Amino acid sequence: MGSKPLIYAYIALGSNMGDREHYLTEAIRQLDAYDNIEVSGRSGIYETEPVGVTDQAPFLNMVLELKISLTAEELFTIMLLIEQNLGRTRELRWGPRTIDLDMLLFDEVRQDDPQLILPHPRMMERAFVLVPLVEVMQMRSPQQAARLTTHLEGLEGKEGVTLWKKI
Ligand SMILES: Nc1ncnc2c1ncn2[C@@H]1O[C@H](COP(=O)(O)OP(=O)(O)OP(=O)(O)O)[C@@H](O)[C@H]1O
Ligand SMILES: Nc1nc2c(c(=O)[nH]1)N=C(CO)CN2
Repeated sequence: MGSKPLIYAYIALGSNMGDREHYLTEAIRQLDAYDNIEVSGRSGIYETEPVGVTDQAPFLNMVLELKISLTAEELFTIMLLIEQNLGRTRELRWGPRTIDLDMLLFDEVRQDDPQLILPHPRMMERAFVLVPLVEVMQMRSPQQAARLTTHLEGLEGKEGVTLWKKI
């Protein structure tokens, strides 16, 4: 990692198969085990209705803040590796998964590379992402958190934005 600057990234975790809480905890542990990744913030865990493919089990969702000295691509490679370690398969888009790791924000980076679009292209439509993101962002970026809260209020009543509960 050497002289790379320290930056903040926000990632979303989701699980709706097997021992969901175990998969979330294990993904956090594996991220934190890297020398150049510090899990510097975490939201609560939310149980949420499945969005997209609705005929599947409820999810547990949460968001992490990471303090890192990696490029976005390096972090993404680690995220894919952890998904593999935890038995993630890609049978159906938006279908059931042991663990899903999505990169929401990487510092101020904006990019259109289809492999890694930043900010995440669907995050602004997803209450299961925005609610925990606002929670974890409150400390470091209160203004950005306030903007996201306003956006979230605009989504109220729309299909697929219902959260069940914080557990
Ligand atoms: N910011 C990002 N975070 C995670 N994956 C991304 C991002 N931008 C683009 N992708 C690409 O999206 C593709 C689909 O990812 P994945 O299989 O996790 O989809 P999904 O979880 O079923 O649906 P969604 O992309 O809507 O969350 C992957 O090939 C990945 O490279
Ligand atoms: N509630 C909820 N629904 C989803 C989720 C998720 O993490 N939570 N992930 C999806 C694909 O990324 C599709 N639908």
